[in-house]
Amino acid sequence: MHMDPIYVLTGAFLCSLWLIRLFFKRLSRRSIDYLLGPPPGSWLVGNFPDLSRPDELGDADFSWIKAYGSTLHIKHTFGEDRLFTADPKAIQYILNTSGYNFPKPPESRVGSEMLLGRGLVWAEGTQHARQRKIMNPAFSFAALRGFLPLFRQTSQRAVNKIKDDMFAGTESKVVDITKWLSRITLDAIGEAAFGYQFHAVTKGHGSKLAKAYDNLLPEAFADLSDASLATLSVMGWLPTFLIHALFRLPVGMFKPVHSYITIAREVAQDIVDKQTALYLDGKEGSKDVMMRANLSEDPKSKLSTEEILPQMTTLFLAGHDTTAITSSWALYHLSRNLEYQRLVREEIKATKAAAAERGDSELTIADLDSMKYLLATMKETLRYHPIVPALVREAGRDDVIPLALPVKSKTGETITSIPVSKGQTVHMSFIGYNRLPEVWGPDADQWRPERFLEGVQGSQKVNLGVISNVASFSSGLRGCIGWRFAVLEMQAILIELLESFEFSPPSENVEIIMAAAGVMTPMIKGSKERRANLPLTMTLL
Ligand code: HEM
Repeated sequence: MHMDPIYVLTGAFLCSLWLIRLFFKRLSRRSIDYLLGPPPGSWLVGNFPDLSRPDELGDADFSWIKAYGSTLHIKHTFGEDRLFTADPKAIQYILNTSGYNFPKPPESRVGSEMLLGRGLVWAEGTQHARQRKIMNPAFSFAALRGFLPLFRQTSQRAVNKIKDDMFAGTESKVVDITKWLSRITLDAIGEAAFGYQFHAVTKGHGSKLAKAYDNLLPEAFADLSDASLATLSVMGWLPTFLIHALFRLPVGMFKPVHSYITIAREVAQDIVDKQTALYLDGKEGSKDVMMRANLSEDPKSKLSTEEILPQMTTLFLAGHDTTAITSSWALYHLSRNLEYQRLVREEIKATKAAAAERGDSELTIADLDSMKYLLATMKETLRYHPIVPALVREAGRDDVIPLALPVKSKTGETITSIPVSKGQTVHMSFIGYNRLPEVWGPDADQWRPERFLEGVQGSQKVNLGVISNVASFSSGLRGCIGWRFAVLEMQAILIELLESFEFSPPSENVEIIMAAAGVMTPMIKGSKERRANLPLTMTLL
């Protein structure tokens, strides 16, 4: 293709102007250079590789916090200054107190737009508030109560399928449990949110959308190549139209994302068409809250078709591997803590026996809430494994961020708050916060669910997050809308699995690491395979 040099020159000139403007804008911000921090790897990418391509997630966070305190100064691309914080009050201020005043940076919004569409994860300000209000009823207590039998049935189906497929003539088997959990959660979100059958448990990744999801995040984001790392690192310097163009390239990490989103949109459109036809025929079908919002006559509560498709792709992705991987981590720890696993199993038996005695075939939400050993397992797993280990936000105005844990400056002064200029980027380390000894006690770096039974031992208590001060579901106006759904689903899955199988480590010596693969994913150390993998020995009970 021939392109007139005048267009190329004009394009290059405009991009240079953009970069110069951005450079000076960033230079004119209030300095945070007085804060301590790690030396950058290079001026070009700063500390970005430490966070985005670590040997194991948390390596950088834990060592920096130990060396410099819970709030520090890191470098990003072209020497950009970033504030890094794991401080409870700072995170609470950004996510809760300041409302929408710390929006997502433009490059992260474009990323969510390209992966999920213009749905809830992408929206900001009043648009976000409106979408969230329309979606909230789908996650109400009444809606969740209705999902419990579905979670149980899907998990039960998986238990039967695992027994049929893997346990013919054997009592014990090493199984990659992440694969099964991913199938269970895909079936559950498809049916719970949209009445859509993926049949992932019974037919594996047979349907085209299930196939597109299979290994999507590790394939795109695990073990980033130098080219992908460089591309991600410069995104904050590019005008949004260029970021859009980059995401459309069918190469490298964009390739799997690109083919997935095309399929996800097709399937979402198909579901909308079928449900709408059923509704217009006066049949069931459109009982789902979002479908009804699509058909509403009231403009305040109406989700247009352009708005509903992104909500579907958002819920498919946000509500699937998140719970599968967190449940995998729970089983990982239970397999290494057999005595605690026994306590959970006893609790399951006792709760089911009590429900049967009162004539109930299904456990209720109150039953699940009463299972203290299981609930402590979930909370401790969420604390120890925040699958979204950090979130990045940008100050929407000049502001002052308060600290609960003062830090020392380079000159030895005590810093109790950080003034920041509009546009300052802040990296909130959930993985760092979730392991602070000041919050969780001296044994914060151990997986020990008993801490939630005894009462957490740390000296600092700031209300943060949506469950027991754990930050893993984020917090505030944009905290995870599906957190209750997730906790109930994970409890229901663990109940069915633990009732049928005992989990223990596999006999061969495999070391599991928390790999950076879009989300914190279990992988075998040293394996060349970029895929979630958690082999556990399952023994029939
Ligand atoms: C263990 C499971 C889960 C974890 C750890 C988790 C974590 C998170 C986090 C950290 C955020 C904030 C993201 C951001 O601000 O960019 C978030 C948002 C969100 N999550 Fe979850 N999530 C989980 C399960 C679910 C489930 C099951 C659903 C749906 C059924 C869901 C739907 C969403 C949605 C729609 C948002 C965007 C909320 C908003 O911006 O208002 N999540 N989640």
